[in-house]
Amino acid sequence: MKEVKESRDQQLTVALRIRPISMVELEEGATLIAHKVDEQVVVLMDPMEDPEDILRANRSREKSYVFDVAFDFTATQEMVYRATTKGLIEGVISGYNATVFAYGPTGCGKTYTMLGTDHEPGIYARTLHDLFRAIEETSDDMEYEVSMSYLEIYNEMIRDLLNPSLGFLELREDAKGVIQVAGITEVSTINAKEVMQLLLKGNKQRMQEPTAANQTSSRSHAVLQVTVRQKSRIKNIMQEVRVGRLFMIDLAGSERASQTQNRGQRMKEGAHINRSLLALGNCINALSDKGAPKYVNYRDSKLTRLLKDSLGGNSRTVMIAHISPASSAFEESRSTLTYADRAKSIKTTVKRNLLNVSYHIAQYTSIISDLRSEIQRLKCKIDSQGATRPARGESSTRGCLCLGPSPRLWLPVILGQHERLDAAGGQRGGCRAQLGPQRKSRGGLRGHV
Ligand SMILES: Nc1ncnc2c1ncn2[C@@H]1O[C@H](COP(=O)(O)OP(=O)(O)OP(=O)(O)O)[C@@H](O)[C@H]1O
Repeated sequence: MKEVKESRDQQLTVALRIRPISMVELEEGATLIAHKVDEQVVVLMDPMEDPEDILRANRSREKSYVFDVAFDFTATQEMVYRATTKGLIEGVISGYNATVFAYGPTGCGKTYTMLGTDHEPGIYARTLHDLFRAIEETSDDMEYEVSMSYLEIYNEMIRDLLNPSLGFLELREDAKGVIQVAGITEVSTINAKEVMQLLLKGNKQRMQEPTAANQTSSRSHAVLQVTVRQKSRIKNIMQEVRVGRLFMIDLAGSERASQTQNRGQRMKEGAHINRSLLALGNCINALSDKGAPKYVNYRDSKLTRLLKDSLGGNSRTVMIAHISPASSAFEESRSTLTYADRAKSIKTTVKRNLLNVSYHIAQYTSIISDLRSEIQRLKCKIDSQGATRPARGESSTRGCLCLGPSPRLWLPVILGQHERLDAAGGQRGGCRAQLGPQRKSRGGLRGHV
């Protein structure tokens, strides 16, 4: 197996979403201080600044930030998905890695963006739906295998959300430097609905507790990984396999203990969540530093080790930062906007993951068996399209060649107006095909697969 490399630098895409102001914030007398000015610009006003203060009269009370795309309370889930994630799908099914992660303080809409609700599904459901549709659309030429895993990092420990009884799992780095979770459950899936069911089941296992800032606060970082393997249906002794990995991550909220009034276990969780997020912030700082290349300490937390490729390696990465528009959230909003702004200058190096698999002679039997299944699949497709199959011994302008043992497999061939193909035999152990004289004289038959 050989890995083929072709790489390209790519800037992190950073989106900013301002959620609607909540009833609680309004009841507490908060005012709106975060506004989307245009498709890319967001303005944050400092609620503490006094417009009457003559010493600061000429200073602006507001700071503006430019992102790749900005959303406010008017944005629908579909708009957010289209502008941030939809464009990654084509790459993932053809061997590129991609990451989408939701970042921001607690209660600002990360889970809403990623998971959404039954009526307003989020990025997970929309991405999976389009991913399987893209696979379906190209499945005449390409063969796919899709698998998924779903984990959470809770108190700096990794739990398998598809099989929590496995206990805590460890991170390992393979020979190529790719971070793997040892022993994680990888489920092969065939459609978006199945993945969503597994995801919802896994989500029920996720650590979630009410805090003062959010009734259903996610206390852990949740990571959904979907792996797509693509290979051509045309068999060859050298087979190219493209492996694309898509990470979709709902981070736990960054929070101040005072705001969430956390004590005991919640306080400890907060410390661990903040340790991971602090490490993430440090990595973002180091990676976005335009000066001399800095050492990037991914090893400081499980989250940053897992996100190593997504942040500074081989991945097309989108960060969706979230803030509240309320004046009471000013400090959190300002620090989120600062990190998101820095993250814009992070560059990743994107390359297609190609594996060249050369087959050993002993594997030919399995290739032949694959080919037979493929012929069977095509036959079913032709049948379902209403194509008429010739009876045995009949001639046809569109003939079928019978191959192999029962159940008989039919390989459609393109024949000229007067060309004849008689499919003879069909007995166990192989059946013989007899070609009409004109066909033979042309030196062979063209299989149309
Ligand atoms: N864009 C939005 N439109 C409507 N409601 C929203 C939006 N964003 C967030 N909300 C609502 O705000 C509340 C908090 O959102 P959510 O749970 O997604 O926050 P979070 O950032 O994931 O918080 P935590 O980090 O604590 O898990 C939820 O009730 C959610 O439905």
